Amino acid sequence: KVAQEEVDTLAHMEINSPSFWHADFDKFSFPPRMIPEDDTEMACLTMFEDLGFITKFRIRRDTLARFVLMVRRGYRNPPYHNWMHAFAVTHFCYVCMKNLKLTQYLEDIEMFSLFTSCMCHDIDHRGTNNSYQSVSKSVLAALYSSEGSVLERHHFAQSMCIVNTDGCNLFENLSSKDYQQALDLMRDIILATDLAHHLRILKNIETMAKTGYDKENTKHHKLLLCLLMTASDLSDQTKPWDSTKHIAALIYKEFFSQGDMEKSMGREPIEMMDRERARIPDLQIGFLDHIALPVYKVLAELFPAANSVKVAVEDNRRHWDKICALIKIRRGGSCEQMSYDQ
Ligand SMILES: COc1ccc(Cl)c(-c2nnc3c(C)nc4ccc(C(=O)NCC(C)C)cc4n23)c1
Ligand SMILES: [Mg+2]
Ligand SMILES: [Zn+2]
Repeated sequence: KVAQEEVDTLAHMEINSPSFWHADFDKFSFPPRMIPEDDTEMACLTMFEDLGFITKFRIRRDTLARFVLMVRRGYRNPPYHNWMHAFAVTHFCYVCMKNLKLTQYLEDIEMFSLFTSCMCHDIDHRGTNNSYQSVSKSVLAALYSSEGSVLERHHFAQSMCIVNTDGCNLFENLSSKDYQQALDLMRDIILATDLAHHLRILKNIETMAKTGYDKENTKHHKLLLCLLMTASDLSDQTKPWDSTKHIAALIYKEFFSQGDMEKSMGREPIEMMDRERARIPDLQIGFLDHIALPVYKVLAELFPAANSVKVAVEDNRRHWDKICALIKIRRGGSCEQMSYDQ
């Protein structure tokens, strides 16, 4: 599915250093979505190289090129859950590895699997959520609905298809023990991207942060990998307001399309997917309070160097509050649709 000359170009080009992209490329403040989409494969090579994975795991350059090209092609183009989302998620994970001294918490194989999982975690996403798979009786529901996390099982299955494609096996030079561990880790990490799973383990993560991380405890390794995956998956919320506002527009474009499709099937969509009923500022405040903020709060408890990220999310929440207050003043009512150019 990828042309040989594309592989050759990517495989033979000199890998750019992080500063080639931007002086702050490996900082939490850098917005990865400013990298032009056509340069993202090269930026992925930069991250693989800068994290030392190419040497440590003896990754062949042509294999790495083919893998990155195949993963990018594995994504469709819905408003939000597309390749640029995966790239932004991968970049946040890279920045965590560069700034949070994760080598003192995790094994090399765990970090390599986490980084690769970030790239693959939403492969072939259709812009609809898990419940829509069942409602629409999709093939994915037929395959996976008995186990739950339907989409996430598909993202993992698609990732394994790529790993098993000739010339794309990123793990080909690993020992058979590390090879098996890498695939098992990718499965656990990609399945952990189901928000329902995250909500189930959040208490355990918060307890771990309270009692202190124990590097000898394998359960702590697993909980930390899931936290870092979710923190990366939601990392658009850690960027400046202009970006966050734009991301919300993309997310609700995707949600409202699903709501429209549910209506055309004679079903009533949930409020957050119903363009007639959704009040975006209220919904975003709810999402930040109940989902995003607890993630970055516990991340900052475990890693004081991540405090700036938690502050950025709190800033974004304040922006949504301001918009709600403005709407109340102008409309004398609740938060309704309006253009928020604050
Ligand atoms: C980590 O996995 C996912 C999967 C899908 C999505 Cl869209 C997101 C995601 N990424 N950014 C956002 C933002 C800014 N707002 C959101 C508002 C609501 C929901 C949502 O799914 N609510 C229902 C649930 C809590 C039962 C997700 C939102 N979201 C993350
Ligand atoms: Mg997902
Ligand atoms: Zn995602």
